[in-house]
Amino acid sequence: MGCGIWVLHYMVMQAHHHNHVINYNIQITLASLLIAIVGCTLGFVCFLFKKLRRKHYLLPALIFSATAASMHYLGLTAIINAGDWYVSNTNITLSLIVIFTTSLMMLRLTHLMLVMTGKNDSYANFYRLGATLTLCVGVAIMHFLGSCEINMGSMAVSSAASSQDAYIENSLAITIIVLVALVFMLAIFIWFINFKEHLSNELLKKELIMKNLQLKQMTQHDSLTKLPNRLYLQAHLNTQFNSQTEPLFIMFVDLDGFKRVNDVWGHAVGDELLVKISRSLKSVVGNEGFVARIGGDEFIIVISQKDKDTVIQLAQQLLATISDRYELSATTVDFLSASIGISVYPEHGKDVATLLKKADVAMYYIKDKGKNNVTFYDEVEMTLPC
Ligand SMILES: Nc1nc2c(ncn2[C@@H]2O[C@H](COP(=O)(O)OP(=O)(O)OP(=O)(O)O)[C@@H](O)[C@H]2O)c(=O)[nH]1
Repeated sequence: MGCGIWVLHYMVMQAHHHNHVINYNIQITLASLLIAIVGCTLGFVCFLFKKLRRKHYLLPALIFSATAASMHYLGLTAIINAGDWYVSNTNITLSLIVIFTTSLMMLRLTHLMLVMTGKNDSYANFYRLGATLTLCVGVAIMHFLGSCEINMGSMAVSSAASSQDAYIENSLAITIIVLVALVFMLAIFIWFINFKEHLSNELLKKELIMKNLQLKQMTQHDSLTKLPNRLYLQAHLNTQFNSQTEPLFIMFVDLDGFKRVNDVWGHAVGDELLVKISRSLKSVVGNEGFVARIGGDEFIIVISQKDKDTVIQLAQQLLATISDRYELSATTVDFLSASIGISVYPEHGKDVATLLKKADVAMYYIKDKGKNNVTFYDEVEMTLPC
């Protein structure tokens, strides 16, 4: 950055006095370059060391403006053939105010750029450009204010001096060109590395998000039917409990006679049937409830409902659907039924384990009583031994 400001200063100098050949004392010029590098490094170390708090812009801004001003005014004394020159106190003061204000603005924009990097890279780039432009404009204005009264016209150049000056000027021009080229090459190189790193980071980030989503899907869903699994069900019920205002009905659905399908036609056909049944259950429940598969031929359906009769109707509808004919690749299944046990939150319990256990007890009661039916836990409870 120090090199950049320095180069900018000398380019502006040449542009400002484009109709004169300006020769510089090389030692003073290099001293101004050293000041630019050391000052900018110090300024940034101070800025970053202070952990980016707004009140801490003051010291780095002072360092930056002092650096730019010393570089500028030292640069003026380096002009060999400047003739009579004079800069008024008003202009010096104004130039100092300008460079201090623009340094503050540049630091604020750099701060914003650092805050936005990684969060929103387009904004970060916008602030980065803003900080660079602000500083360039500041240096340029300071230069014009601080050198507008230099009278290059009154230069008295002897021929002997002019050949030596020409030599100095050439060496200086080459130095400047090499430095400019180096600064630009370095800037482009750093930008390229950053851009590549940014691109690969973005790709990695997207890949990571996708993999996380896939992983979440895999850990929370049943791979065969794609229905939520026991883990997802537990999380779902826990969130439901926190926001529940009306009773939650937990239906434990276990297929009757499913083993026969596996035994007679094989597991692949059994899988096909499980997928079809899962779709049927989902289509009956629709958006009214939540369907999960927690094991082999066991499903849990969660319904939020005030009215018990509506739940019984839904359970009957489920039984009818499960008893449908299933056209499978190897056979047709028309002997399936299901046993359904229901527990109610908060009546039968306030935690997932208790409610699932009670729905399971009710479901087994139906199995014992001949299957293909539905009952609530409280109806079973009375028959249980004390
Ligand atoms: N095809 C297939 N079968 C499974 C899967 N998971 C478990 N099973 C089988 O499902 C059957 C479930 O057993 P049960 O519930 O006792 O069988 P059932 O014939 O329905 O018995 P009841 O419930 O008493 O009517 C077992 O044979 C398991 O091997 C699976 O993912 N795919």
